[in-house]
Amino acid sequence: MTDKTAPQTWTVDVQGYSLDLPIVPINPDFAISLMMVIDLGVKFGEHIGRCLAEQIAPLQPDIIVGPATLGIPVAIEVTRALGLDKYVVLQKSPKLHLSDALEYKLTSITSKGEQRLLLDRAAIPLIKGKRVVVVDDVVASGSSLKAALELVRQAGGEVVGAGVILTEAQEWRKTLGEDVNHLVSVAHIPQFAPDENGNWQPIAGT
Ligand SMILES: O=P(O)(O)OC[C@H]1O[C@H](OP(=O)(O)OP(=O)(O)O)[C@H](O)[C@@H]1O
Repeated sequence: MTDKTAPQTWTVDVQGYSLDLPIVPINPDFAISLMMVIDLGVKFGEHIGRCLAEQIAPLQPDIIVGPATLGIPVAIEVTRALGLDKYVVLQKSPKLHLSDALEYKLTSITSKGEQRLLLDRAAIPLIKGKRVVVVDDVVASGSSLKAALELVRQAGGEVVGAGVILTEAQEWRKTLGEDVNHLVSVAHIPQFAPDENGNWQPIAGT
């Protein structure tokens, strides 16, 4: 049995950047490894921006869209690496100016309860009729990315791609359906179940 005071970690190679991610239980039989992109520094941000931009540039996007919260730094860094300027954030907090926003409901793997993704109507001109790539930090169940893609389409955008730093397990394939073909990523992480000693082990096939 490992020391329960020290969290187990999972090491992932993000195209040359090795990260030791803490393994965090969701319940006694299931755990995920957690990447907090906002805690990894500006060099990592620049790195993943470049990695994703290399794959996204051939799609010739006009605009990058990222869902709050952890999709925001990804959207900024990919936008910067592509040499674009504007980007669009899909918000989760219903701020005053968002009372009339386009809306899509979702639940993600890491956040409890139902959330809403909101698209400020003032941002519609940046999306309508434009080639759009949606980015996020991680795709797991796929519901956050699906919500973002649906909102972009509601706003009249043409989704030409989607990009994440990490794909997690496989459930997102079912959720995203044909949009799986649009997805690029930098690295993959599995999900975890306890072995007979109570140590987290990757679940086969995830
Ligand atoms: O594929 P999914 O199951 O939807 O999981 C992935 C999403 O979960 C996390 O966001 P979270 O909902 O925790 O919100 P946050 O970015 O505001 O922390 C992450 O940033 C992705 O957006």
